[in-house]
Amino acid sequence: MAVNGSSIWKYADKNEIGVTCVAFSGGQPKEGVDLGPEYVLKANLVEQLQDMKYNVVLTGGKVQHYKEFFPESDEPVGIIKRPRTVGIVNKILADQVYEHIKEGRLALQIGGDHSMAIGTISGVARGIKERFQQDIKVIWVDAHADINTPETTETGNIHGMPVSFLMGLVKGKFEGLDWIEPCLKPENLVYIGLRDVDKLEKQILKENKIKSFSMHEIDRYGIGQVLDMTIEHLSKGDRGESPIHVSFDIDALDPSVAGSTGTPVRGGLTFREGHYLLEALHSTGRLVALDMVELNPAIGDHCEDTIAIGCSLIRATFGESLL
Ligand SMILES: NC(=[NH2+])NCCC[C@H](N)C(=O)O
Ligand SMILES: [Mn+2]
Ligand SMILES: [Mn+2]
Repeated sequence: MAVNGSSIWKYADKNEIGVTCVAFSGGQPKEGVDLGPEYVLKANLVEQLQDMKYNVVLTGGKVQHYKEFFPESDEPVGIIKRPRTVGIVNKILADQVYEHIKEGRLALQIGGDHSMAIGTISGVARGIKERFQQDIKVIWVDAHADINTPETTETGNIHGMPVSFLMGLVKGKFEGLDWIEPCLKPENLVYIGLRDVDKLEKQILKENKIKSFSMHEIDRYGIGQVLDMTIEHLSKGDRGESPIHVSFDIDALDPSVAGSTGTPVRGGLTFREGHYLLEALHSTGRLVALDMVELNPAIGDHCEDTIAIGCSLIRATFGESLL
């Protein structure tokens, strides 16, 4: 547990964040999402975190493109696009994130498309298992469930499938992605913000009894209660202390708030709902990692707004307070 007296973090040894900039777009077809991390760095995120008294360790000292690891050719398998590229990038990414957790740091990953959660959650889960003998719990904040399997996907885009790979719902070994060890139990996942879930995904959510708060529940209970219920669900049998990884897809927010993203869906979280969620999670001290993904500066006329919101959501997670 935390040795730094002033720090509230239960799972970090120090006020240090390992930041991995994942300039990767292979899990979906739109160009530009690989530019997300570069824009976030240009908006001075590192300086902002340093101002909050964090030591920042940037993976590889720069934005990661992983191009040297891309396979020479990557024909679709059935309708699944770029499985070997997505697979190898995530394998490297898992090792990079694991290294930060092993060093007692908090882990922040900036994307990049959401297929990268395969690597980030695999790496965090491995590190947390090793250091604390605990399973990782995940809060997936998203308009989408990203739990299609290679059998259920309508698009073949792997950014719509990371959860099924992490949960071991994919039958047999899938070429390029066969290194993945299931590390996420259905009872350890909570969704917040859902509003565009494919028909067969709904079936998967039901079959696996996955706790999900769609926009309907947020309307009904308010974000405050939804967060309380989320924490309660993720605290069963562990005295409210187990480690939490947040995977935040910027499209969870309403497109009028953060429009520079590849698969926007109207009716999303407000600016404050998004921030409240992360502020409240910070105050638990249980966070170990945050993914901030699907920022696509090439989409929309005001990408600087979306980038700035990505930065302020990250600061909220790491403890920026309003007073
Ligand atoms: N990470 C995302 N933005 N995912 C969108 C997924 C959309 C759709 N459900 C699909 O499987 O392709
Ligand atoms: Mn999404
Ligand atoms: Mn997503």
